[in-house]
Amino acid sequence: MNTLTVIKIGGNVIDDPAALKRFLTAFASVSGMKVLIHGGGKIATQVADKLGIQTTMVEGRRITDQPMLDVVTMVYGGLVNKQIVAKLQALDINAIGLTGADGGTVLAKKRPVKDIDYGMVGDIEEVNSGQIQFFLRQNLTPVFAPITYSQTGDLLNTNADTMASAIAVDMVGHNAVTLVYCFEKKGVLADPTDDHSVIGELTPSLYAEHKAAGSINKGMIPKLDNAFKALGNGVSKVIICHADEVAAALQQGAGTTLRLDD
Ligand SMILES: Nc1ncnc2c1ncn2[C@@H]1O[C@H](COP(=O)(O)OP(=O)(O)O)[C@@H](O)[C@H]1O
Ligand SMILES: CC(=O)N[C@@H](CCC(=O)OP(=O)(O)O)C(=O)O
Repeated sequence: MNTLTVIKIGGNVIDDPAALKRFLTAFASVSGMKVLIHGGGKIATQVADKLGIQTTMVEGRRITDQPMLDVVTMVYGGLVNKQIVAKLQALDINAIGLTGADGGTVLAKKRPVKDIDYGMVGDIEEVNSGQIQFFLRQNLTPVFAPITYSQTGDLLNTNADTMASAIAVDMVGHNAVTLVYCFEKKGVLADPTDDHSVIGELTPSLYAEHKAAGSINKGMIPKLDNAFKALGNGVSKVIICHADEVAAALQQGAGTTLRLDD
């Protein structure tokens, strides 16, 4: 079976041109088939701010009304996605920039209104893994923006960590899949104020302990929920590491590797 590496890069790295350049260089050096999913939440917030559109986040998810949907579509699907594709071309990676609407790759459903109305936020229904595999077989490297589409023809805003997990899980039928979440810290930290306190191996029970103690919090909680979901659904390996260390993490181990409880 072929191996596939699905890599997600977060918005704090994308927002820093030097850090993004270092990450894309490391990404280009990863051998074998690969898929990149990018965030960009920080840039979308800055652009929305310039346009006088206020950002509201609830449990790490952006409330996305129509003006905000226009912003995130332009920022993720346009600006960020195409800048990354161009930079990868310069690194000899034949990248193809996609939203979930392109090639019908990631179908979603507008999140139902319960206590909170998230607006045009999409929960993933189906990944067209055959279409993604087709791109990979053409030696193209898919680069996904965190935008999906619905059966009614709407664009929807979908969290990039969730998109990476869903794509990784659905590619399992075609390949042995490794999923890597890259961000600006060296891994999951036992003490978020100490950059050297990287947890080498994280199990669901250890995660529960850190969450209860408050040492794993904020954006790391939905990230780990998505990461463990992937591991429980056939993804061979899940790593959370610094964007600079993606190649090292895949080769000799850096960052945090997830393992299910015995
Ligand atoms: N124990 C922890 N270790 C590392 N990061 C943590 C931890 N607890 C909370 N965090 C926070 O989680 C953030 C990563 O989640 P998120 O903001 O969603 O990142 P991204 O945009 O890169 O996906 C880090 O920037 C950090 O502030
Ligand atoms: C629904 C929802 O919250 N979508 C996210 C998509 C971007 C994202 O996930 O970016 P990071 O990985 O940089 O956080 C948002 O608009 O912020």
